[in-house]
Amino acid sequence: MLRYLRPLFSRLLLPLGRLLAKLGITPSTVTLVGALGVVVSALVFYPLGELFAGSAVITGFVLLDMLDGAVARASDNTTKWGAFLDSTLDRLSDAAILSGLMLWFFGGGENPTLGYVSLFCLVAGFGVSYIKARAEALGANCDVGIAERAERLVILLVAAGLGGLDVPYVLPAGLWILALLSGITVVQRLIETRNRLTRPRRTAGDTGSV
Ligand SMILES: CCCCCCCC/C=C\CCCCCCCC(=O)OC[C@H](COP(=O)(O)O[C@@H]1[C@H](O)[C@H](OP(=O)(O)O)[C@@H](O)[C@H](O)[C@H]1O)OC(=O)CCCCCCC/C=C\CCCCCCCC
Ligand SMILES: Nc1ccn([C@@H]2O[C@H](COP(=O)(O)O)[C@@H](O)[C@H]2O)c(=O)n1
Ligand SMILES: [Mg+2]
Ligand SMILES: [Mg+2]
Repeated sequence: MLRYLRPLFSRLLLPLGRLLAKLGITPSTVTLVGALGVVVSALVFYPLGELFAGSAVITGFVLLDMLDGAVARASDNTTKWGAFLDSTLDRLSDAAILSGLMLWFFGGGENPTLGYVSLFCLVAGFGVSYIKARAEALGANCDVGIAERAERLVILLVAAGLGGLDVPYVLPAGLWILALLSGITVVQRLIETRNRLTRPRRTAGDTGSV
């Protein structure tokens, strides 16, 4: 769903991307700073129960994920290695966010049930991304799913942020919804990949390499 906002964000971020490129900042520097910022802030703020501050700081760093591509495009420096680094660090960032929450729920937050729900979200989120990566490696396009990364992050960060402000029910509801949507997305991507790999006629986006 949020993928439809992507062209708009790309256009809005292009001037900033141009400026950073002019200053000699490389796309991979933006990628690395964003990922490092997310990992450190998630593993510092969340385990301490600072859910609002954590969500606010993480949001700032996670938005750099949209800026690295803008810098790459502005400097005509779009590379396969950059795309690989970006996707790989996305996984580490997502793992850190959900691990930070788990540390809180199994520790001072004293809510092991939500700890296990967070663990499920982490595993299902990895499943969502892995299925797409493996499908693409086999030549099948798998750009589907109700909860792609942007949706998962918005649900998680808003739920944790509002939970940190003591708004009742939002955090557990957000985590359970995230678990459900992530599970549905795994199934959607499995079905899409199966259809694309078993149908004789290839469809748009498929490359056919095995
Ligand atoms: C009360 C508070 C209300 C706050 C309301 C907030 C509403 C927010 C509404 C919109 C803002 C978000 C717009 C996001 C638009 C994103 C567009 C997009 O598609 O971005 C994708 C991009 C990077 O994509 P990549 O191609 O680089 O990454 C791919 C991805 O990793 C794939 O993963 P998969 O989907 O498969 O799991 C990989 O498969 C693929 O390989 C890989 O290339 O950007 C992002 O992914 C990052 C998006 C970040 C969006 C987070 C924004 C956070 C917004 C709100 C949080 C608010 C929290 C506030 C805290 C305080 C709350 C009280
Ligand atoms: N270090 C990087 C990061 C990204 N890219 C290119 O941008 C695309 C992703 O852009 P987003 O803004 O949507 O994250 C990625 O697929 C690469 O083409 C890059 O070259 N180097
Ligand atoms: Mg990016
Ligand atoms: Mg990224």
